[in-house]
Order: sequence, then structure tokens, then C-alpha cells
Amino acid sequence: MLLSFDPDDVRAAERPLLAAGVPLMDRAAFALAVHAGHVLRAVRGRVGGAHVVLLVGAGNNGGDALHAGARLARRGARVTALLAAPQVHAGGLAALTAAHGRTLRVGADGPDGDAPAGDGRAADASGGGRGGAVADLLASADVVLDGLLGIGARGGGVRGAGGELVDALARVRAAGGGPVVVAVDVPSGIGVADGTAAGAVVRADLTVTFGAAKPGLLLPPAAEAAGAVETVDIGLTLPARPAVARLETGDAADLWPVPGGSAQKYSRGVLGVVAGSGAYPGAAVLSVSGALGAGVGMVRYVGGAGPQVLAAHPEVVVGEGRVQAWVLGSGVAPDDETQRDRVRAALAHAVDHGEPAVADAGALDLLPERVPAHVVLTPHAGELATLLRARGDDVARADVEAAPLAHARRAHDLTGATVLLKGAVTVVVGPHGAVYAQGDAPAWLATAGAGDVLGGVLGAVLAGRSADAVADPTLPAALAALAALVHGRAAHAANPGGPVAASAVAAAVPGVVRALVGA
Ligand SMILES: NC(=O)C1=CN([C@@H]2O[C@H](COP(=O)(O)OP(=O)(O)OC[C@H]3O[C@@H](n4cnc5c(N)ncnc54)[C@H](OP(=O)(O)O)[C@@H]3O)[C@@H](O)[C@H]2O)[C@@H](O)CC1
Ligand SMILES: Nc1ncnc2c1ncn2[C@@H]1O[C@H](COP(=O)(O)OP(=O)(O)O)[C@@H](O)[C@H]1O
Ligand SMILES: [K+]
Repeated sequence: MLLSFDPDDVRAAERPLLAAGVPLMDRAAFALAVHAGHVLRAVRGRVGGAHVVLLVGAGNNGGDALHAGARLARRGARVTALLAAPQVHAGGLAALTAAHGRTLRVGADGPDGDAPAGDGRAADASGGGRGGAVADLLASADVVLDGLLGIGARGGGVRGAGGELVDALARVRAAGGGPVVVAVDVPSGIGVADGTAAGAVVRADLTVTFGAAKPGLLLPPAAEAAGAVETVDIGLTLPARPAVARLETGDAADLWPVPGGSAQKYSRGVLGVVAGSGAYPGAAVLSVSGALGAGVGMVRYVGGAGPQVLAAHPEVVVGEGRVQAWVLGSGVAPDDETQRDRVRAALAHAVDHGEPAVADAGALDLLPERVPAHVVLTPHAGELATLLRARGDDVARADVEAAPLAHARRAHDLTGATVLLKGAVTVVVGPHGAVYAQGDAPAWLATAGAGDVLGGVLGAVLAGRSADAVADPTLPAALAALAALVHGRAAHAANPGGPVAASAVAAAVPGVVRALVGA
């Protein structure tokens, strides 16, 4: 499991080590220089003679970049530091200067008359004139180390001279080619704790993060700016509970309901599916496909799409009966009152009798005021905005997309449900601070019906672990993250690197599960 921690927890973990004189910045800068060296060898064959540009802000994040730059300069790299603040980390600056690195003060914060650092040159990053010199420098770099802002960032993008550097770097990259960008600790400008990415934000190819990952490296939309993430152990002891977790391959076997030798279909879990309608019978078929692919003991289908479901899956039992979990609402049209009544009844049963339930699409507006955490909502951003508006919040889809964690958390707080918010990175929020962010899927998965398959996979897992999911209110969040992981990997497996239809994703689920839980 990949665990991330809020800046406050990281600072608290650093404090005793710093007080004891442990050289944390040296450790961080050493690891950063090693990773930058790997990148330089990959793009130029060697560190000696390579051109490295440092973007340096006012804090310790800039100090990391300067110290790493000094190490690279000692190995023969040509290193230029662009100083975006009047005062930068003194020890780092001294180290770079001693290693014969060049420094250049940029932007309005460093007027021409200001006592400049290093070789005494000043430049304006905003474009034209000396701004052109900054652009040329960035364009000619092999690697840029982004040390503008780390965990001291207050969010909303990088402001001031650093923001101009971020924009200049973006222009260089948009023109094609450009340097490999390595973010120091986090891409500068992201919301480190909440994953927002408004304003001037560095787009990195690689982020070298210290002590532990930070939530913004896992959460959308900021996760996209981080590129690959390398975590460096600098000796911090962090709390037991992370801010945001991501399930990885090794976690699936512990969570998946693998049948024991004495299993029979009822003990493995029966899933009730109330999905599909005259307008959308395919949603019922896809939902059932996901559940069967995930290996549920049995599916009972309830609704008008019985003939289509049976034609695709003769193993399904059509009609009501006892179940251990539900999938509700996929493809249930707003004007199909008969099917909506069935969804209402199933939701009430799930709440009253302790049966886990997935509430998707057409079930979201039928949710009671409060539900237990074993009810899992699976909205996309538009549906989450609608749900929040129905409960009095003034929220548009774009607001949810800009801050998915905050809005998923709000929906959890308002309803009590576990909330799985679909997207390029799927965010899950449950009770007691359980938060997951899964980025397992290729963009090809953004295709009609894919969400119905996800609901079926999740329903199967909840049916298989029904009693556990009711007894431990944080488990539905872990199982929802697990379903997202399997679903995303199934999209890869169905056609690596290429397009997938939702039915092909469902067909790939059994193989993915075998690979994850097989002996
Ligand atoms: N502690 C240690 O020994 C270790 C720390 N380590 C490293 O230190 C990093 C944390 O360093 P840090 O605390 O100095 O904060 P950092 O992110 O560099 O910047 C703060 C400055 O930025 C400014 N600022 C804020 N928001 C802004 C914005 N939007 N736009 C523009 N400016 C903004 C802010 O201004 P202020 O808010 O005070 O006005 C302040 O001047 C950490 O990520 C890791 O890399 C490692 O070496 C391991 C050991
Ligand atoms: N850019 C993307 N990259 C990867 N996966 C995505 C992306 N956009 C959406 N998805 C995933 O695709 C699925 C789409 O589901 P949904 O929006 O409910 O579609 P439908 O209602 O047609 O089934 C979700 O699992 C979502 O997480
Ligand atoms: K940074």
C-alpha cells in the first residue's frame, strides 16, 4: 500500500530528528542528486557536461535543489540556479557557489539594483528581452530541478517570480522537447494536502519525495502533475494512519473474498442487481457481467431487462430472493417508476438488514437522508454535484473536478455513505478518515458502460465479504478501492495501450483477479 501523509504530520516527524541534529536536508539532497543523475545518464549518457537548471524558491525546498545542484556540479554538470526569491536558502546557495554553479536572480522580486547572488546577473522570466534568456536557458537544459515550493506551499499555484518561471517552463515544454522536469518533494504549486492544482503548477516527469508521499501526489487533479513518484526514506517515523492511501498489487490478496475449500454458492455471497430499464437494458447486462467476472456466488436480477440479462448470462436467477449485497441504479431511467420503486425498497432493506449496497446512477437521488457506511455511492463528478445540490450545496461539476477529495468528503459527511468518486483517479472516502486514491486505469476506460461494470465488480466483493463490511465501517472504502484497482487493471488487460469497450473490461476481470490473488 502506498501511504501519504499531510504536511503537518511530516513536519512533526521531522522535528525530533532535526532537534537531534540529523542532517535531513543532506539526506534529501543526496537522494535527489542520485535520481537526477539517473535521469541525466538516461538522456545524455553521463552527468559530466550535462546542463542542469534549478528553480529555487524562498524555503527549504529551494535548499534541497541548491544542495543537489552542488552535488551535480561537483560531478561535472553545468548547473544554473534561477533564484525566484530575494532570500534563498543560505547554506544551499553557498554550497552551489563553492561548486562553481551559476546563479541568476529572476523577476520583480529581484530588481536589477538588488544585490545579486553568484555571478551577479539578473533576469526577468516573464518573456521577451532577458525573459528570452530564461526561456533559452530552460530550453537548453537537460534536467530542471523544481525547488520553488514544497510542503510549505499555501496552494493556489506559485505566485510572483516563481510563477513566471513556471509559466516560462510550460511554454518551453509546449513548444516541444524541453528538459526532463524533476520535482523536489512535490510539483510546485499543487495543493499538497488536498490535491488541487489551480494557478501556476509545475508539470513534472518525476517527483522525488522525502520521508513519505504527500496526498497531492496521489489525489486528482494534482497527481497528474507529479509524473512518476519516487519516495526517499530519510528516516522519519510517521503516524499509523495515512491521510490518503493507494492499494497496490500486494494488497489485493488480503482483501479479496477468495473461496475456501468448503465454500458453496450461498456462503460465497448472492448479489441482488436492480439495474437497467426499458431505455437502458445494457446497463443491467454490464453490471451483471462485472459481478460474474469478479466471481460472485450467484446473481439475482430484478427488473425489466431479464430477457437480455439471461441471453447474455444464463447463470443468472431472475426474480427476488435473499441476497448478501446489492447493486442498485445503473441504467435505471428517471421515468421508470416501477424500477425506481424496486431500488427504493432494496435501499431500505440494505439499511435495515445490514446488507452492503452499491448505489449508482439512478439510485443516487433515491438515497435516504442518512445511510450507514456499508452503502457505497459510485457517482462521477456530474452526479456528485447533483447529489450535493439536492442537499443544499451550490456546486457545479467543475467544482467537483477541481477538488474531488473535498467534495467526496462532503458527500460522505452529509449522507454517512462511503463515497467512490469516479474519474481518471478514483477517490474513495469512508468513515474514520479512510481515504483512497486509485490511479490504475488507462484513459481508454472513459467509455459508456464502464461504470456499470465497476458497480458489478464492487457488488461482488461486497457480497463476498458482506458481514465483514457491515461490522467494520472502514472496510467498504477499502473494498471500493480494491474494485477500482481491479477495474482499472482489467481495462489495461483487455487491450494494453488501446481502446476498450465496457464488455471487454468485464471479460478481462477474471484474469486480473487470478493474477492478483492466485497462488
Ligand atoms: N525541515 C527540514 O529540514 C527538511 C525539509 N525538506 C524540504 O523542505 C521543504 C519545506 O520547506 P519550507 O518549510 O521551507 O517550505 P517551502 O515549501 O520550501 O516554501 C516556503 C516558502 O514559500 C512561500 N510560499 C508559500 N506558498 C507560496 C505560493 N503559493 N507562492 C509563492 N510562495 C509561496 C512561503 O512564503 P510565506 O507563506 O511564508 O509568505 C515561504 O517563503 C520540503 O518540502 C522539503 O523539500 C527536506 O530537505 C527534508 C528536511
Ligand atoms: N480519464 C480517465 N482515465 C481513466 N479512467 C477514467 C477516466 N475517466 C473516467 N474513467 C473511469 O471510467 C469509468 C466511467 O464510468 P461512468 O462515468 O460511470 O460511465 P458510465 O455511466 O457510462 O458507465 C469510471 O470507472 C471512471 O473512473
Ligand atoms: K517543488
